[in-house]
Amino acid sequence: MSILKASKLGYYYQDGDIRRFILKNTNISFERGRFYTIVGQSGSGKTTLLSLLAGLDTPQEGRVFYEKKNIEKIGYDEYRRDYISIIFQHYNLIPYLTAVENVMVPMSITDNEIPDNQEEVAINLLDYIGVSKEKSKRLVTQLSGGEQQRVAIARALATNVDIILADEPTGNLDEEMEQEIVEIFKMLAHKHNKCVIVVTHSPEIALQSDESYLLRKGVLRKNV
Ligand SMILES: Nc1ncnc2c1ncn2[C@@H]1O[C@H](COP(=O)(O)OP(=O)(O)OP(=O)(O)O)[C@@H](O)[C@H]1O
Repeated sequence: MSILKASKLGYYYQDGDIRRFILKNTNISFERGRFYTIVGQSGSGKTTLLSLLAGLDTPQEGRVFYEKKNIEKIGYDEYRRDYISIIFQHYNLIPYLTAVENVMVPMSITDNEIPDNQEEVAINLLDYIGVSKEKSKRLVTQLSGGEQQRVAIARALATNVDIILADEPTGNLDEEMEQEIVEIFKMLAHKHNKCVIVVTHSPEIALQSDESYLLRKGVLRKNV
């Protein structure tokens, strides 16, 4: 059964009397336990689609459903806080906090059930994703790009959500680091039953996903 579904999504901006569509009549559905990629040239609408799936923006046409519930009805703030996690190209970590503290931030604001020993949970999550105990106590600015992205992934897991959305998560990393991050996404989907949706320029990453979609001038189709 699909966990996330976009139905007839349309997104445009007004240019005088003309509607310039960035996304046209977009239908797509996602399941738990699968790793998806959305590829397309620069300006094709990938980030726009991800923003709509993440409830960061509202479509002018169509709807996004989380398990058949319209996310507008859930409430965008609640949806973003308790139902999904987002990973960005530039990590978006809080620079004056340590890795552990960064992972604990969403735990402190979610309504989802989190164990009392939050620090221990955060340290274990980081360790699982490949940030050692010693490094987890450092300010995130004292970690490498690959390590910072691992912290962002651990943070995305901190609220126990089923959906992980990522926008060019390896855009800042070298090839080796990119592959390590891709392996984590595969593991989250296949071992932990997460629904992982990644926007990327990379055909190599697309090839490794379970399902890939191509956006061209706002039109989405299966990438074969
Ligand atoms: N409010 C707006 N007004 C005008 N143009 C917009 C607006 N919002 C987005 N766009 C344009 O819509 C297009 C799609 O943007 P989007 O960021 O979704 O593309 P993308 O595929 O993610 O690109 P990239 O890979 O470069 O990040 C771009 O050409 C962008 O400049």
